[in-house]
Amino acid sequence: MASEQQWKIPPIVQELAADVQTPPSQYVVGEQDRPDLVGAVMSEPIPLVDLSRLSVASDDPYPDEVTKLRSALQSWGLFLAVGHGMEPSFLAETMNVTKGFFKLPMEEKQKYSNRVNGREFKLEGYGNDIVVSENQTLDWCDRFYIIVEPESQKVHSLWPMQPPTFRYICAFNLDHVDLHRNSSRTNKVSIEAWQEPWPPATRWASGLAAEAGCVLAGRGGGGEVGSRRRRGGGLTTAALGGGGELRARGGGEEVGSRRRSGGRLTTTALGGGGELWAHGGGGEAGSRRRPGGGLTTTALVLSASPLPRHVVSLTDGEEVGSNTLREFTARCREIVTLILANMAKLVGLHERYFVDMLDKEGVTYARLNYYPHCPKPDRVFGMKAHSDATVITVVLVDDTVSGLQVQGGDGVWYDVPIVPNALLVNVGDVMEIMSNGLLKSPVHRVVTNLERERLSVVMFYSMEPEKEIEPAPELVDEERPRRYRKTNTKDYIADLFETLARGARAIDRVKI
Ligand SMILES: O=C(O)CCC(=O)C(=O)O
Ligand SMILES: [Fe+2]
Repeated sequence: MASEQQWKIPPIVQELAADVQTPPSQYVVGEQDRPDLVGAVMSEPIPLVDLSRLSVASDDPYPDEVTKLRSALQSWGLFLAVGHGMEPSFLAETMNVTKGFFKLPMEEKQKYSNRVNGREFKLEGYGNDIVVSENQTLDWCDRFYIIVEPESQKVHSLWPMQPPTFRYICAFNLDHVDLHRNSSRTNKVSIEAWQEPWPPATRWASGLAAEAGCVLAGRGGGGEVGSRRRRGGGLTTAALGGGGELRARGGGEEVGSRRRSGGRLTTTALGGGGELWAHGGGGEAGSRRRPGGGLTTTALVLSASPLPRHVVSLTDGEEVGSNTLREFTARCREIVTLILANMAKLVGLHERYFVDMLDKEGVTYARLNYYPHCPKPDRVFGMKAHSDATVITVVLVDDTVSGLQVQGGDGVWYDVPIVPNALLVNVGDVMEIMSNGLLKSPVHRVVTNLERERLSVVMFYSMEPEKEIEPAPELVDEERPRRYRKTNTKDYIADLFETLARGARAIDRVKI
């Protein structure tokens, strides 16, 4: 009967927090397990690793940085990454969009619910984590979980339409458009666009993925150019693969541009009636809007160099998701590739070992966490102690409220310090297994705050579901025998939530 199963459908914590002075018993942890709200202070703080000083070259120009990385991973299994190339304003925007989502009316958020027919849980979507047993202690946290990579796995209908900067609306995939009639190359072009709520007829073009040689030209249709209705101004950012080129003209005037390694990142402000030209040099391109920025187009003209031109009319398309989260995904992917290469080198593997394990079919999940304020923070957890079932995890943590704690080798819980604009990177269980225990997946947890809410944006990097997980043969020998049994991602995650609910660790099941 429905009432007997009531425990399976806990309330949204945000609503609970607005309502109660005492957390319901399902959230309250046993006395012996209660959190210390203030964790111990690390005697050796977690090193800040400057990613711009890490390289994959065999003779590292900054050996000290590699030493810091090694020391952080050995002591804590995590580190704080700086020099990641993401601007503070972009990180703030990512956080704001996340917050904006959780602040939407419940009715709007429920459109993305992770419940099927209001009852059964699915992994993706908005709500609570799955409740598998009546005795499970629940976390004081709401979350939104979504696949962000690869493109083929994305569930477009789950990508929020609000807040406005959170999504694209239209995607146009023009596979094998014959852009290069005079060349033997086949091109795959995709243009993404989104529609602003204002004015309704305006179409926005945001980016393109083009194989070498494609040219995208977007033209302001004579109307206003610029987002958020700022007159005479717009700003678009497109990241193009190596050799790419973006040119924009605002009412005859080029307003600004800058470059980035591994291609070009050009930022251009357009005035009314502006024109955008982007030339994909072989890589993916993406773009995002900034406050007061945007590029409006009423028509896109695709052309090879020289002609013919193809006019694409942006009148239909499918929802494809978030603008900001998409860019965050792309930027995180860049740093993850660099970090994984360095981790592989640190344990004596070929630099592509872990990168190849993730390969194209690897799935990246974003988990947006919202921890409302809690009337009794000393009795509940925002998130119970766990380690991540990933290869690697990247976290954008709230820089206004602390709460994340990591367990040291001594069993003591330490506060992970807040370092504004740094990203937290931690080893996951799969990496621990593949490295035959040389790299350890840290146990961590989140405590809540009496007065303040807290947010985090977590990127989980996972291997393709069928792929086997086992220690790299190069890291197994007589001195260091195999420490973990073979498993695969699908099986590993299958009963993860049940394991978590029991307060156990999935990795213990495969330890030899
Ligand atoms: O909120 C945080 O800082 C960390 C969250 C976390 O550990 C997770 O989502 O796995
Ligand atoms: Fe975690």
